[in-house]
Amino acid sequence: RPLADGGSSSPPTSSPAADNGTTSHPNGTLQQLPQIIIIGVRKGGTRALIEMLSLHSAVVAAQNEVHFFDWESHFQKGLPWYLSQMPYAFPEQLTVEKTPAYFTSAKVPKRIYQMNPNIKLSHPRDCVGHRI
Ligand SMILES: Nc1ncnc2c1ncn2[C@@H]1O[C@H](COP(=O)(O)OS(=O)(=O)O)[C@@H](OP(=O)(O)O)[C@H]1O
Repeated sequence: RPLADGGSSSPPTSSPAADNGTTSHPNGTLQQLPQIIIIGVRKGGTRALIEMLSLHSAVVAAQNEVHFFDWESHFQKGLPWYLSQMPYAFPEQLTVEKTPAYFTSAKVPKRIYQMNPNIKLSHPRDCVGHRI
């Protein structure tokens, strides 16, 4: 999995934990960088989406919004920190996180692309009507 390769959009990578994008646990589970990110939009039903996805046995979801790519204080901690925020999963499972604020930050697309240009992004298309 490609990782950030330097430049102002790249976080520091001081720990070896993110060298292959995973860190393992003795029971066979491991923390993986997400293969899927729900990027927005706020009040678009993103919590409902991630909770429905996590009902599937092939999916493990981060419990909290990580705000890695949009908050400088988090991004500067680097990919090892981002990885540490991910849930433990079996290798065949997919890891997903949701931070709807990613959709409104101009820095985010390049940063996500540098981490993994093949990542799947999810964006609930039809915002629920109760806010209109
Ligand atoms: N299917 C469906 N139909 C109508 N409304 C729905 C649906 N799913 C989620 N919701 C409402 O969406 C609001 C939460 O959206 P998000 O999870 O994206 O919120 S957040 O941006 O992460 O804060 C939240 O609304 P509020 O309670 O008014 O905030 C949910 O009640």
